[in-house]
Amino acid sequence: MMGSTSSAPETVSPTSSATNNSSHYPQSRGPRTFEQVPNINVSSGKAAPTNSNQAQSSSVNQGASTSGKNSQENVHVAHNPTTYQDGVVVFETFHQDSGDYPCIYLSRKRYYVKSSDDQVWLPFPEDLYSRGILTTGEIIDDEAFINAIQAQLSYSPSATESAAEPSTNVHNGTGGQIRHPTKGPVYTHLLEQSRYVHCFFDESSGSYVIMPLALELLSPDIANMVTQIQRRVDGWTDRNDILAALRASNYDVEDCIRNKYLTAYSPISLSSHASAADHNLLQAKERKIHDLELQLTQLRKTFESLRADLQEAVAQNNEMAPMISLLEDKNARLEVSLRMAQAQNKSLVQIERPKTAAHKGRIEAAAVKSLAHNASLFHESYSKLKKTVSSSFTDWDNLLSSAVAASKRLPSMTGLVSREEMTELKSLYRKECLERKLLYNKLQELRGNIRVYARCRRADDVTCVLQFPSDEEVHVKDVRGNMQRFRFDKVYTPSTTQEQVFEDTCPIVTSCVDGYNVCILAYGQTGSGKTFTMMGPRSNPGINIRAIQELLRLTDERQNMEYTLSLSMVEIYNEIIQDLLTAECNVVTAQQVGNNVTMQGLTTHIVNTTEDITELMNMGMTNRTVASTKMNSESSRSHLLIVLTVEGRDLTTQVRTKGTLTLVDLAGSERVAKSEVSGQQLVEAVAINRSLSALGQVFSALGKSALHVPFRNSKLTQVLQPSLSGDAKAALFVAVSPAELNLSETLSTLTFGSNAKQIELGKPKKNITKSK
Ligand SMILES: Nc1ncnc2c1ncn2[C@@H]1O[C@H](COP(=O)(O)OP(=O)(O)OP(=O)(O)O)[C@@H](O)[C@H]1O
Repeated sequence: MMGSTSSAPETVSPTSSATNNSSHYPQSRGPRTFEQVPNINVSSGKAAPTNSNQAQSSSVNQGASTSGKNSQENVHVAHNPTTYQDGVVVFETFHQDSGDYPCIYLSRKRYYVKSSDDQVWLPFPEDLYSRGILTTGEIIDDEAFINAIQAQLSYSPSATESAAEPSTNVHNGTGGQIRHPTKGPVYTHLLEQSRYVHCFFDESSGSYVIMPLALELLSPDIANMVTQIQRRVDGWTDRNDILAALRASNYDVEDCIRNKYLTAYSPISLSSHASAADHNLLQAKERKIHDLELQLTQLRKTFESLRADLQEAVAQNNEMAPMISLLEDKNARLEVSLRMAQAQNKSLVQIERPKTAAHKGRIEAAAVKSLAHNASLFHESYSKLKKTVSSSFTDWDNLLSSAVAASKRLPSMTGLVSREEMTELKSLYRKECLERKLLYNKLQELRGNIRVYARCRRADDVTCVLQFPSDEEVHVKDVRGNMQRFRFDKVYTPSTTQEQVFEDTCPIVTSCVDGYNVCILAYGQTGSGKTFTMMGPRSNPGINIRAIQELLRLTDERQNMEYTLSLSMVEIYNEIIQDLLTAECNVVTAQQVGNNVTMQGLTTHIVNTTEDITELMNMGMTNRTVASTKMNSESSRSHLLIVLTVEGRDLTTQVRTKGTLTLVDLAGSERVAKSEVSGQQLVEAVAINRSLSALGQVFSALGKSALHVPFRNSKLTQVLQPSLSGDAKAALFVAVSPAELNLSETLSTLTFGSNAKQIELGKPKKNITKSK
């Protein structure tokens, strides 16, 4: 059933804390961190306050715990309200016949939200206690969390009325007061969404509004930061420019200066929308850096090994020095021995007088022989010594010369990478890392954004006035001849096929199998191709059929899961919701239960095969035509919603998931003035205009992260609330015509899409529960 999902959000808002249905409550939840401190936002909290029946069935408990979390819902009698000690914040719900109010008890005071439309926290009136009962939700004693809640209560205008003096600098310098040029003194606050957003509280709209640069510079804290950066970065004088950079750095002065340095002194800009050429250039540079780094590592290795060799040679030389002197010493001693032997020989010749000439000849021969032997021994030893010494010197010389040659070679090799080039490459590398980080963060942020695709329909008989410079851009000249440029997540030209369109949407669509709420909308003027994109002809189906077929295939494929798919189909015509899967097109009422919307009396049909879907869709489309004929209207003047609910159960873990896929073919968006209609057609056109403008206001409020999102301004937005609130994934197709005749509608449609692209829905959440 559309919008009846009661999910368990990861971040807890005051309303959700007090009212989670225990059967859908996650089994384990991590500790609450400061980042999870909720904005006190009645309408954006996902879980609905429990109705009085649920509250009545809870157990009565007067003595609620006052520390830590209490996931049990306790009921206490309202005219004797429980009080709590200081240092805790208690989320409660006040149940009475006319509806439920979310309440907060903090510092011995109780606040409540009377109307979720105006989001104002009011002091709880004494006389109200006797008219209902209070149930206690979570009790938190985390100091940072309590301070954040206190700060937000301080900013609630009615809550501040009862406070003595409004604080001018709350939340460690993140809030303050400035004098708005037209609105007078306004309170400002640095709201933390996925990053800090500096806002002021606009009493006329009752919401926080993002501050323009000029206004933000009036805040003394911000002005101080800007002056600090101005002083530290030479030549950076444009204060608006500095503030813009400061915002991009999430108000981190050091980060801002670092990013400025990198962008100003680096040849490549840090644009997160780098073109394909920039991307290729970056990749080529990255490869070059990688190669050069490898070369450098190799060179360092060679140098280190040569240096080691050189050190070894020097050490060997030092070791050899004593050996050489030893050998020289030995040599000297041998020479002395030789000389002594020669003298001895001489004296022997003189002493041993030969008796005969033959005797003299023998003595002389023996002496010569001994001398010759000694001399040859000496020569042998001398030449050995010489060889050793000279080979040592040769080794040492070789080592030395190779070390010298290597050290000569080194500068020529490192010259491959000049010092400047190296510095540039290093800075490029660092910047590239930073850019990758920025892109990654961007991607993370984008995950929570609504995806917007533009599609230009095919029309062979007209000249296309749109230009498609890339698959993310579309350019079109306005009536004054000025080129208007629009950027989307993807732009589809007239030649794009239905398969290609579905390819990009498929991952979002299929995530509903994992428990996400997914919504796909088609917006554009009549005849621009919305129905072609969503439903498509039988022979060439669009997203609706392809998506449901894909979901059937996926659910069939998962062996360990048991899935049930059910389908509903409604149309909203002149603010009346009709069930297209009943023969009489029964009127259905949208009922607000807290922050959820359910459609009372809507039929849902289980689907198992493609044939089931085709049959139901045909039935719905036939009923739509019959209904529109009865009312004498055209079916294209109503909004068509197909809601597919996918409920899964893991057969092993018993974890249950529930996701919904809402496929919306909106009525034509052309303006009343242009269509020049009257009578019933005028009533239709006014209803369409009203609901589409309500959709635009919802997008705009979501884009500004306003505390109040006006979902209740039309049936369409009311029914779509669960699909566009915090935990959903959404894609918007803006359909345009290529013809010059439709230029102004085309521009207005593309602008609508551009505005929707600013929206952050927050990180999508799965709807998972565990069976007992
Ligand atoms: N991309 C396309 N390729 C071929 N034909 C297309 C394409 N887009 C639309 N058409 C054709 O243009 C005509 C009008 O398209 P379609 O009915 O989808 O417009 P629409 O925006 O849904 O209009 P309405 O608001 O009246 O329902 C149809 O005949 C459709 O088949």
